[in-house]
Amino acid sequence: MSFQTPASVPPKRNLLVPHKRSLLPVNSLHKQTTLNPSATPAEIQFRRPVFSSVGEDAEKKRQEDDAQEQDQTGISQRTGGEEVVRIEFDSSQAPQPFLEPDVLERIRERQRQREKEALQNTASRGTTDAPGAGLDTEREIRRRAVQTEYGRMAVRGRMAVGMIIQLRHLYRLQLPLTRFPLIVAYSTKTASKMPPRKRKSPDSSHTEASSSAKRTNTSTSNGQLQQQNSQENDINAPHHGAQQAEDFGIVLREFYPPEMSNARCEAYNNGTLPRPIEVLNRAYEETENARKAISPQNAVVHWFKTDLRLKDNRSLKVAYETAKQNDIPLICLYILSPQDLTAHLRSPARVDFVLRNLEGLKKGLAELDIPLYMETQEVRRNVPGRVVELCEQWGASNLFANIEYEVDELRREAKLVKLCCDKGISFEAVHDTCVVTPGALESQQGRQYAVYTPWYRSWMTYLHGHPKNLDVVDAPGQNAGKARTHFKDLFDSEIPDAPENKRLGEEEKQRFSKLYPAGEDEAMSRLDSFLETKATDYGKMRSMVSGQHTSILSPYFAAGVLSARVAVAKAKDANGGYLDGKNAGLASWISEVAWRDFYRHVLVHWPFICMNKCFKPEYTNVEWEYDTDLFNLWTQGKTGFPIVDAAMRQIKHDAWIHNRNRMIVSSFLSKDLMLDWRRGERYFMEQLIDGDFASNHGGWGFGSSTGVDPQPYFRVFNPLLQSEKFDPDGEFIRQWVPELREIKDRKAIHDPYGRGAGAVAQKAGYPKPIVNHAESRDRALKRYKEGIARDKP
Ligand SMILES: Cc1cc2nc3c(=O)[nH]c(=O)nc-3n(C[C@H](O)[C@H](O)[C@H](O)COP(=O)(O)OP(=O)(O)OC[C@H]3O[C@@H](n4cnc5c(N)ncnc54)[C@H](O)[C@@H]3O)c2cc1C
Repeated sequence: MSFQTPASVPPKRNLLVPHKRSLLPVNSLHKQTTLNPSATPAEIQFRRPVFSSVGEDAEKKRQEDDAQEQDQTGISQRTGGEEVVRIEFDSSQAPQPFLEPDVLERIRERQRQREKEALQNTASRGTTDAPGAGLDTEREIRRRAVQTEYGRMAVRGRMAVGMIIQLRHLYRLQLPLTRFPLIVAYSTKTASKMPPRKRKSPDSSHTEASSSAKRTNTSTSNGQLQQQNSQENDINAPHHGAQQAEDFGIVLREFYPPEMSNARCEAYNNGTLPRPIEVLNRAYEETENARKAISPQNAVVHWFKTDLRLKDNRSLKVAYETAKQNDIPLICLYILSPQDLTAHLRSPARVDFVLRNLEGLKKGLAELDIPLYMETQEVRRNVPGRVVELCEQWGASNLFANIEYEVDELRREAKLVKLCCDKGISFEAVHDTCVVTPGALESQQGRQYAVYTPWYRSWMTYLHGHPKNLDVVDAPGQNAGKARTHFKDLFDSEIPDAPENKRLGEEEKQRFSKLYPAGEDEAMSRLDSFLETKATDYGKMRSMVSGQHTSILSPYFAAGVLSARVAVAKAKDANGGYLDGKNAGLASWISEVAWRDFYRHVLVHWPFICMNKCFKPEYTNVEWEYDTDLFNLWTQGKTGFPIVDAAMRQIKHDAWIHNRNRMIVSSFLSKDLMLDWRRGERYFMEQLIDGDFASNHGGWGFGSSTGVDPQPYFRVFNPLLQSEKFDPDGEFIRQWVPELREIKDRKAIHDPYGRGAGAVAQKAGYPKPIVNHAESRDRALKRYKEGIARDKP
């Protein structure tokens, strides 16, 4: 493995040029102690990935991939024939994605092309702000056309011509000519009576579940529907279901606009609206020269967000090296914004976990003479301004942070780049959280993958080709400069209090501290112990819900206490240097950690999923139920489906549940109860200690069949079969549903009322099933089918 040494080393201040290939002044950094001193220092590339539009081809590709039905937990295993890649560490490595120049150039070229096309589209439509701007796909044009009389005539004309062509074909096949006039008459009649697309009224046959939903579902007249349709072509108008989404607590209007139309999602896909990552890239491009001209002053700042660790923290490492090079102190910063916590649905358990980790972080940094300054900023809009203010106060002209890929965060960072630049501060956002940086992988057609299996193959190939991506950077060393003298007060900074709406009770605090002790050392020892004792059986056991067969490292990944790189690198080591193949359990675990990357890649490319839409926007047209009583039964674990109830009770108690159970309960909410799955998505975020937008949304997309991976809507989880398969003895159910503990029969426990244990269950106060699974399934299939068809021309 060899790495190019830069042909020419740029001047020292060229340390951080983010969006063009640029170089760290490697010479000055080589003196670091390296874990592998023999490793050749690599060329450092700062690059921000550029994304290409996907459009309709992706849909086609997705449908093709749908053929390979894939269980989210069951990726196909490839074995043998893999090159063994040795991990090399070099602490002088820049914390950046490592992309081949030709890949980079290809991506850039597509970006230029895309921008050109977007510009042309805009010019031909007048202004992007005009209603309907961006609706240039054939489908949208056809949809609009049928709204006018001329359009309808044209469509009917086309249908008639199509029919004649088909009939000519039939004629050639020697179908009896007598049928010809009949068919023409039928088709003409049908075409002339073609009704406007209609939203079906609630299914009256399913009275049990939909009674109160009927009260909330608005009935719509044809006129209203036409208005809805034209509204939905307007990228600035809300979706027709926006009010319901707001009333049901899905869209938090305190912070966000009403749910957007599906056309607006399409505008992100076709480049009419820029993706937030593109906005950030542009901010970097526009400020490049100005930032380059900035030289370090009195201090360097690293801003901690969801990267609460010292080891393998790329932004922290560059910040430290910059400070050290210039012999000035490094200051660390953490800002808690209660508004952000509410807007981003952070659970009290996760807030508490973050605060506990800050304690350890503060201590660890202080041992290195690095202060960690922490404060609370109530209003989230003020955070960027406050960061700039603090940098000015400290005389810091270099600010670093790892990139968070959620929409609000990318937009905030884009704003901050400019804000900083205006004040003579260079702000550098670093790719860190993924093993492979979003945007680095693309299909042969140059598109972002929407299906896990081909994406995973590409992820694996990429890592084989770029083993340095698994290089782990070490923790910072002793602080340079005189931090203890110049910034003495900052060492006394207190851990912020949890805001009132995120505060835990004393018993809960103790419970979570026991279940998930804070700190990098804890994360590392959990990882080591899992790799030593459980990982080799992971492939076979990972879906079993009783006992512990998974790592339970998700809280540590979510808060950034453990880096995914470290986890994968260590698992690879444990697997004798293999990333895939060899031990099926270890390879399978690596592939699960890859899911985390996958969902982040998806988020960056389809940012509207972070705005209360789903990957397949047409699925927001499905007629959901908005029944609060049903929703509450689900959250309380009182649905009468033992496996569902056990899982929902565990989530309340542990703020964590097993992946299999997450799939079961999400499918149950969206398909058996037909409740709008986004409310479940929110509930999970507000409960889970590992609540992480990309993974949670991805999981819910899978459970409700509205997401990226092919889990077709007609594959409905049967809670009873799932229960029997993954909790065969009912141990998990007995643990969490005390009412059923007396049922010793391993069959009856899964369905007490249906298998002869009803009397015991009833006596103990366990409810009967609130829905009939077979009926619910039929209703779901019908609703999904109708909803998806609604948008079709
Ligand atoms: C409806 C639903 C909601 C989910 N919400 C979240 C969430 O908010 N936060 C979260 O981290 N995970 C979420 N997941 C994914 C998965 O359930 C958890 O990551 C996993 O259960 C965590 O347990 P573990 O650490 O023991 O995982 P292990 O099985 O030990 O896996 C190791 C790590 O790989 C990653 N991982 C494993 N499976 C997945 C997956 N399917 N998707 C993404 N990453 C995965 C996680 O980081 C996990 O810690 C969700 C899944 C579903 C179906």
